Amino acid sequence: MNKNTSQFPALSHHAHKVQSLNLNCRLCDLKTGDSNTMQLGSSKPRCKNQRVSSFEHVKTKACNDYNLSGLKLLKPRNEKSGLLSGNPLKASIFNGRKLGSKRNKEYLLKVKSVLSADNLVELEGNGGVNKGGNYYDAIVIGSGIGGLVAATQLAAKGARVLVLEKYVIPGGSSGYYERDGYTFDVGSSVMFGFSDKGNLNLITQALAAVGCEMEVIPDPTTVHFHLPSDLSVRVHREYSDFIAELTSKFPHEKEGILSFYGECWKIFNALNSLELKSLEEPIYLFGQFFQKPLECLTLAYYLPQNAGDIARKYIKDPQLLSFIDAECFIVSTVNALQTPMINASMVLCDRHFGGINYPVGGVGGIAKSLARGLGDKGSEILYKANVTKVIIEHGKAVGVRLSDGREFFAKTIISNATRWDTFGKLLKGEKLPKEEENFQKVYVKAPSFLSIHMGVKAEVLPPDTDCHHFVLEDDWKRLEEPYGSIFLSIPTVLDSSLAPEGRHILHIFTTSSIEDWEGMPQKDYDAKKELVADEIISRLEKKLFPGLKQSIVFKEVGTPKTHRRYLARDKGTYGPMPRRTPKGLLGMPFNTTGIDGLYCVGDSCFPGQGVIAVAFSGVMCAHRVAADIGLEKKSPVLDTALLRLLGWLRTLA
Ligand SMILES: NC(=O)c1ccc[n+]([C@@H]2O[C@H](COP(=O)([O-])OP(=O)(O)OC[C@H]3O[C@@H](n4cnc5c(N)ncnc54)[C@H](O)[C@@H]3O)[C@@H](O)[C@H]2O)c1
Ligand SMILES: CC(C)=CCC/C(C)=C/C=C/C(C)=C/C=C/C(C)=C/C=C/C=C(C)/C=C/C=C(C)/C=C/C=C(\C)CCC=C(C)C
Repeated sequence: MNKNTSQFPALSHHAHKVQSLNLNCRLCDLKTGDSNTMQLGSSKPRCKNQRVSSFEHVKTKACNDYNLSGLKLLKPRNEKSGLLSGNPLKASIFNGRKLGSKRNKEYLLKVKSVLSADNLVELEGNGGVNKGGNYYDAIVIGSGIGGLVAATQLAAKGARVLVLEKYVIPGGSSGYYERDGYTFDVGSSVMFGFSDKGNLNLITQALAAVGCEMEVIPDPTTVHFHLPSDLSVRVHREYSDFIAELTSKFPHEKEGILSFYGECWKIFNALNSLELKSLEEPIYLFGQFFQKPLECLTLAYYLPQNAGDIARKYIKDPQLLSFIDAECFIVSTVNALQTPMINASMVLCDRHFGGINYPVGGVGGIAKSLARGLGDKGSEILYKANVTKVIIEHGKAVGVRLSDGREFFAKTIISNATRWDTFGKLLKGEKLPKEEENFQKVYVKAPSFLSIHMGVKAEVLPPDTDCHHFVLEDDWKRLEEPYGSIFLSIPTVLDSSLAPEGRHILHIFTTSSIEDWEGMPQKDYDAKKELVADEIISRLEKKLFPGLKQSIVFKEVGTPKTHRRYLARDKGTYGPMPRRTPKGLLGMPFNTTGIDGLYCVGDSCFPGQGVIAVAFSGVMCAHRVAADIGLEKKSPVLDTALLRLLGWLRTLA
C-alpha cells in the first residue's frame, strides 16, 4: 500500500528534538459532587465522598506515592449531549469560556502543537550504540502505551532506558495521525483509568510519574448502545442514571441488574484499594495480602471467574444477558461467558467512578507526553528503529539487533511486541519456551479491525449526538461476527479543535480478519475497501444519521493489513482472545518469560487488551524488572517459589 495514502501516514522524517511538550494544567478548585443516591445493596462505590459531579472542574490531589498534580476536567460543549446546535464551533463552551475566544484559540494551538509531526522526538544515527556493555538498564522494544509505561516507570525509579520504536511517532494503537486539518486517533478514543482519583487511574499516574499532566474533557456518556429490537441504552457517567435507564428497559430484572453490577463494584472496590505493582514480586504481593487480606482474597476468588457466569446467577431475561454480552464485547472482543470478571468489573465501574475523560488535542497526546517525560528523566527513545532480533547469550537476553544492523545491549530486554511476534519473529530459531506453548494453547489472536476515518459536515449530526456508539441492528448472533457490530466514535463532539470548523470526525471500526484481505491484486483490494466501507456507512446512515453519505468530505479506510503494517502486530490482531471458555484471568501470563532477562509487556500479558490494561502491565513489568536489576527489594528464594506457584496456577487454566 502506498504509505502516503494509508491511515498511518509516514510523517515528517525531519529529526527534531521536542522543544517543549507542555501539556500543562491550569488547575482549578476541587469540587466534590453530589453522591450517588442509588442503593446498590452491599456494594456501593466506596469512595463516595470522592465522587465528583460530571462536569465540574477538578483539581487533582496528590495520589499514592506519586507527585500527582493532576488532570483538569473541562466542560464538554453541551452539558446534556456534548453537542450544540447552530454553529457548533463558535458557540462551544470550553473551560467555561467561548471556544472561539483568543485565549482558548492560543491554548488549543499550544495543545495541537504537541501533536505536530514536526515536534517528534526523533533520534537517528548511532546514538547510544554500545556493543558488549550494560549501558542501559533496560531496552524496550516498541512504544505502545504498555512499552511507554514500563519505560517511564523504570526511568522514574532511576533506571536508564532505551525505547526502540519501528514507526516515526510513539503510541502504537494509541497513536494519532493528521490529515487535511483533522487529527485522528489511530485506535478508539475511550480512555479508562484517566481520572483524578483512586488507585486505578493508571494513565494519570503514569503521566504524573514523569512530571506530565493533561487537560481532559469529561464524557457524559461512555457509550450509546443501539441494539436489536430497537433497544437503546445510554451508559451515563452517573451510575444511578445508567441503572435507572437500564431498569426502565428491564423493570422485571431490577434486582438482577443491581446484584450483577453490585458484584462488579465489590471487585472494583477491592482493586481500587490496592497499591498496584507486580503480582510476580512476592515481597509486594505478601505485603498487600497482609495489609488488605479481605480485598486480596476477594480478587483471588474472582481471578478464575467470568462475567457471563456471574450475570446468569442473577439475570434470566435473554435480551438482558445479550446486553451484558455487548458490554463485555467492548472490553474483550468476546461475549460475557468468556470475559474475565475482574476485567469486566474494572471497566463497568471505572466509567462511573473516575469517568471516561478525553485528552484535549486527542489520544495521541498521552504517548507524546510519556515519550517526552521519558527524555526528561534521562532516558531515550529512538524512532524508525525496527528490532528484528533479540540477542541471546548463554541463555540470557542481552541485547537487540535492528533491521539496519545496529545492535544495542542492556541488562534487561522488554518486548512490547505481542507474544506471538516476540517469540515467533524476534526469537526465531530459539526453542519456544513451555510457558509460551501453554499461552498459545489457551489464547488465540483476536481478529483485527476495519477502520474508517471520516470528516463530515457538522449538520449531519443531530444536536443530542453522543460521542461513542455501538451499533448492532437486528440479530444478536452477529455480535461477535466479522463486520457484525459497529463501533463509532465522534471525538469532535467533545473537542472540536480536532477538525476544521464546521466539520466532525467519525471514526468507525468493526472486527475483520486479515484472511479476508490477503492474496488479491491491489486494484481488487482497493475496490473491496470501498465496497465494505460503503456497506458499513450505509448501515450507520440508516440507523443513526440520515444523509451521512452526502455529508462526507474526507474518508480513509484501513484494513487488518494496515494494522499489521503500521502497528507491527501479527495478522494485525487486536490482542489475545481465549481459544475456549477461559478460567477468568488465570491463564494469562504476567511479564517474566521462560528466557532469563527477557520480559513482555502489553496486551498479550495479564490482564489483556485495553489501554488501561496495558498500562497496568507496564507498571507490573517495571516493578519486576526494577527488583531484578536492584532498584527495588527482592528475595530470590521467595521469587523462585512464587514464580513456580504462578506457573503451576496457569496450567490449571
Ligand atoms: N481504549 C481504546 O479505545 C484503545 C485505543 C487504542 C488502543 N487500545 C489498546 O491498546 C492495546 C495495545 O497496546 P500495547 O501497548 O500492547 O501495544 P501497541 O500495539 O499499541 O504498540 C506496540 C508498539 O510496538 C512497536 N513495535 C512492535 N514490534 C516492533 C519491533 N520489532 N521493533 C520496534 N518496534 C516495534 C509498534 O510499532 C507499536 O508502536 C490494545 O490491546 C488495544 O486494546 C485501546
Ligand atoms: C497472584 C495471585 C494468584 C493472586 C493474588 C490475588 C490478587 C492480589 C490479585 C490482584 C489482581 C489485580 C490487581 C488485578 C488487576 C486487574 C486490572 C487492573 C485489570 C484491568 C483491566 C482493564 C481492561 C481489560 C480494560 C479494557 C478496555 C478496553 C478493551 C476498552 C476498549 C474500548 C473500546 C474498544 C472502545 C469502544 C468504542 C466505542 C463503543 C465506540
